[in-house]
Amino acid sequence: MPDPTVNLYTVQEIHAAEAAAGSALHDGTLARRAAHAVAELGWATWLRGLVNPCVAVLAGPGNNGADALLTANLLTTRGVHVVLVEPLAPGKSALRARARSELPVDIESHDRLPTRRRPFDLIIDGLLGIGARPVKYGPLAAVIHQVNAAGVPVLSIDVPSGMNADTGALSEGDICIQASRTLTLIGHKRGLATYQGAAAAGQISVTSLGVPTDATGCVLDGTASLATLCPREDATVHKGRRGDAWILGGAAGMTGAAWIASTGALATGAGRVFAAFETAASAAAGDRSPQIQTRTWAAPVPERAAVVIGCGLGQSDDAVAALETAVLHPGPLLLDADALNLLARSSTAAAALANRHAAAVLTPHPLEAARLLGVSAASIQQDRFSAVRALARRFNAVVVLKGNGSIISVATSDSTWVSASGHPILATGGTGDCLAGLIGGLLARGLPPLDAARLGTWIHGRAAELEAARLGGSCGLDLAQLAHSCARAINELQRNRFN
Ligand SMILES: NC(=O)C1=CN([C@@H]2O[C@H](COP(=O)(O)OP(=O)(O)OC[C@H]3O[C@@H](n4cnc5c(N)ncnc54)[C@H](OP(=O)(O)O)[C@@H]3O)[C@@H](O)[C@H]2O)[C@@H](O)CC1
Ligand SMILES: [K+]
Repeated sequence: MPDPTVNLYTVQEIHAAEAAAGSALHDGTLARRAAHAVAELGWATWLRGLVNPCVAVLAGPGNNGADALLTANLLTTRGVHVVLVEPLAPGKSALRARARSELPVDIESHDRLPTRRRPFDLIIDGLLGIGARPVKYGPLAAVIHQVNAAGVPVLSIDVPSGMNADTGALSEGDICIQASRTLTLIGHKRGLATYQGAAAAGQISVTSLGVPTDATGCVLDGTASLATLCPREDATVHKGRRGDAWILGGAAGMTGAAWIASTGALATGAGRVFAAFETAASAAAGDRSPQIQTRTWAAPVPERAAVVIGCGLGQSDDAVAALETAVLHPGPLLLDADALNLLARSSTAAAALANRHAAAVLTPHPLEAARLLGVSAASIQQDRFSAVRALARRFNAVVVLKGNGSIISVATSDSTWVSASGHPILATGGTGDCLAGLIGGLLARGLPPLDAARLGTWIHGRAAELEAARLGGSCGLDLAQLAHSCARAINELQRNRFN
């Protein structure tokens, strides 16, 4: 059976794979295979059955442009009316020159997207591929603006033009194509799995072009790679075996965060969930679930409980003391929210984390990550892969860098995992608390820190997708419903694995 793992590649790794395969192939073979795949996808998805379909093919100066021109040729042979858009003079690519010469001499060509009475049925984007430098101004930028405003389906070849295929980030003022679909060549690219790259690529398909690729240190986490991490249990299971989750947070005025995290922990089927608040009065307040037992920060924590500290913890001296005690906890540990902000200031807590036997899990969003590394949030986002690895090493931890395409890393290796699930519906307060509790619940159930982080992150994103589908969009998320959907997502994964 083929390995279902989806590896994510850097541009350098793609070039190496191409170089290894290329010597055995005639010049231009891969570009022709690419064009066949693009033409077939475009035809099957948008053009089949249309009367006199009309397609704009954007062809840049390099080999991405060559792919586009070869695609144009194939579409014309299927009776599609093709309009070329060539904003720049051709570069040095001999392949592009040859592909251009194979097109009919009278083919319609413009340097901008022309206005038409009948809109194009499809735009094929072959302006720039993995050889792109950032685009800010000039003729390329002008065409990209036109395309993004056109309201027409866009199929990008290899990557949405202008996007950095390694980082998935644009610098301030840079632009790229916003695609409906991207057909990426040889292997999936790291930069299309996270942040702005994932947003710009639309639905992604991969075509290998027959080029063999090795496994990399970066995996796209989906059901195939995660099913094996699901906890397996028999019918004799009882709550003692399913572990305790201990949620430590909920200072006065911020009790909601601890309740939400506790609900996330409950969704994992953890045996018992405790919410420990700053005071007994805080514990008594709020919209509590009868399934959650309450404690205060002063209560002793069972040695084997999984501790989640930070949700609504606050920044008081007592919060610092609670954190400095928690990092000495011998059982599993997760730090979120205020615990991360305090960690950035407490060398005692940082030193204790570095010396922990079992790695703690840290779940920062980009701003928390920035505080921990002493840089700006923008610089974290410019290279999320490097940032998450730096954090994991600095704190001897498993780190989940949250955001579109959350990335997970671990101190002991350079590998990274990118979660394939998620939805903008999560962009609201409290969803991070739910994730912290969810991963904490999986730690309580005995999963190793890295597995709990990967599984919890994917389940949380999958639950968001389920909620968005139920609500028909990205407004109106109810966190109790999100926790229910987390439970459904775990059950679904478990069913798929064990039934
Ligand atoms: N590798 C493979 O295995 C295979 C690769 N294939 C295809 O080749 C693609 C890679 O082709 P590529 O290397 O020619 O790079 P590409 O992205 O076309 O751009 C380079 C050109 O654009 C220019 N340019 C760049 N940025 C610019 C800017 N901001 N503004 C203006 N100009 C800019 C740049 O100019 P220069 O930097 O030289 O001045 C140069 O002329 C790849 O994505 C895939 O589609 C497949 O056919 C089969 C197998
Ligand atoms: K492209």
